[in-house]
Amino acid sequence: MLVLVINSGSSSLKYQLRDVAAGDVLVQGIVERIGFPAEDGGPGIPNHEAALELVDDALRGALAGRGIDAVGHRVVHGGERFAEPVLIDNEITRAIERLNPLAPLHNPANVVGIRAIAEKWPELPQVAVFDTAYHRTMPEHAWRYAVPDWLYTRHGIRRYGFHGTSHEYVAGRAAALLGVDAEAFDGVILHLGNGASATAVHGGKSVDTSMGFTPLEGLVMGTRSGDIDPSILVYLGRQGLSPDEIDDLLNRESGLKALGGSHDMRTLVDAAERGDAKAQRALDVASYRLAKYVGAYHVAVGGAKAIVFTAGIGENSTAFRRLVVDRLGALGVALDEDANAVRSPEPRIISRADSAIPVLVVPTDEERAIAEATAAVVRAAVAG
Ligand SMILES: Nc1ncnc2c1ncn2[C@@H]1O[C@H](COP(=O)(O)OP(=O)(O)O)[C@@H](O)[C@H]1O
Ligand SMILES: CC(=O)OP(=O)(O)O
Ligand SMILES: [Mg+2]
Repeated sequence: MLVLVINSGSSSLKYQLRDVAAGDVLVQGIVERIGFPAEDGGPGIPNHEAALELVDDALRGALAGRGIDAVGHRVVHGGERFAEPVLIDNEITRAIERLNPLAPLHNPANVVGIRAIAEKWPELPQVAVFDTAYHRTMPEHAWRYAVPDWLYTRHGIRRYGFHGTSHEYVAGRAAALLGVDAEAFDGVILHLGNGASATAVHGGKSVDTSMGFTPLEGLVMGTRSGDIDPSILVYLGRQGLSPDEIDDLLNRESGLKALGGSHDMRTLVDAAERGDAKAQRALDVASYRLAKYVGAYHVAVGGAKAIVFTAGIGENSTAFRRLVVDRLGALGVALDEDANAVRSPEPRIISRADSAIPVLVVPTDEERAIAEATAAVVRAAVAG
C-alpha cells in the first residue's frame, strides 16, 4: 500500500510517500513559507492548495504510473474523543476543527491540509493519526488539574498530552533494544524537537506526560516557555496585554529563543562553546528543568528501566544529552562519553555498563508510524 503522509504546519507542509509493506520512503519533502512572499520577493506559495500542487509534481515521477492508496495526516489535538486513528469524513473534519482553539499552532493547519486533499483527490481515503491518542491511558490522577470541575465538564480543561505517536513508537523500539516485551516496558521518553515533551511509560502505556491541555506546558522548548506560574498570565492581563499577545509571548517568543537568543540547539551549543553566557544560561535552564521531569517520572513509573532520548535534539545533540545526564547522578545514572559521541541512525545505549538505569538514543519516525496506522485503518475499513 502506498501512503502519503502529511504533517501540515501553519506555514509548512512536510510529506512522505511510503510503501508500507516494503517500509520504504519513495519521496519526501517540505514546502515552506506557505502564505509568505518568496525570499526573492516573488509571489511565493499563497496557500496549502498551492503547496499540494508542488507535492503532486514531486510525487508524479516517483509514482511512475502507480496510484496513492491513502493519505495519513498527523493531527495534533484529538481531544477526549479520539483514542485511535480514524478514517476521515466531513463529520470527523469538523470535530477536529472544533479542537482548533486548543492547539492554535497546529490543528488549524491540519484541517486545511485535510480539506485541500479532499478537494484535490476526493476518492482517496484519508486517516487522522492523533498526537493525543497514546496518552488516553493516563490515569485520572495524572490528567486532572486541581481546579473546579466545571472547567473540565464545560471546557474540557484537563491534561491531554502530545507527541504520542512518537512516544509510543520510541517506547516500542527501546523495549526491543533492551530485549523486553513492549507491554512490560517501564521508562521515561524524552522527545526533544522544537516542541518537547517527556512521557512516563509504565507497562508500555503512557501514565503521565509533560504537555497538558495544550502543547505549551512542561519543558523549555524552542520558542515555548513550558511550565510557569499561572499567575504571571493574570498579572500580564491586568497590565493590559491581550489574550493574543500573551499567547504569542509564551508560544512564540519564549523558551530557548528568549533565554539564549536562538530557538535552535545547534546555534546555542556553538555559542556556549565560544563563551556566550546567555546561550549557556539557556542550556542550563533547559537541562535542569528536563532533569527534574526525569526524576519525577522515575517515580511515576515505579522505577524506570530506561531513559530514552529522541527527536532532533535528543538524537543529535551530544552536548545537551551530557548536560541532562550529568544532572541525574542522584539516580545512579552515568554517561559513557564515547558512546554518547557516536553519530548513528540506529537505536543505541549511551550509558556506562554500571549505570543504574540505561540511557538510550532511539531515533523516532513519526511518518513511518503514521503510514502504518493509516494502512491498518484503511485495510480494516475495506474488510469491514
Ligand atoms: N546535529 C544536530 N545537533 C544538535 N541539535 C540538532 C542537530 N540537528 C537538529 N538539531 C536540533 O533539533 C531541533 C529540531 O528538532 P526536530 O525534531 O527536527 O523539530 P520539529 O519539532 O520541528 O520536528 C532544533 O533545536 C535543532 O537545532
Ligand atoms: C505537539 C507539538 O508540540 O508538536 P511539534 O513538536 O511538532 O511542534
Ligand atoms: Mg517534531
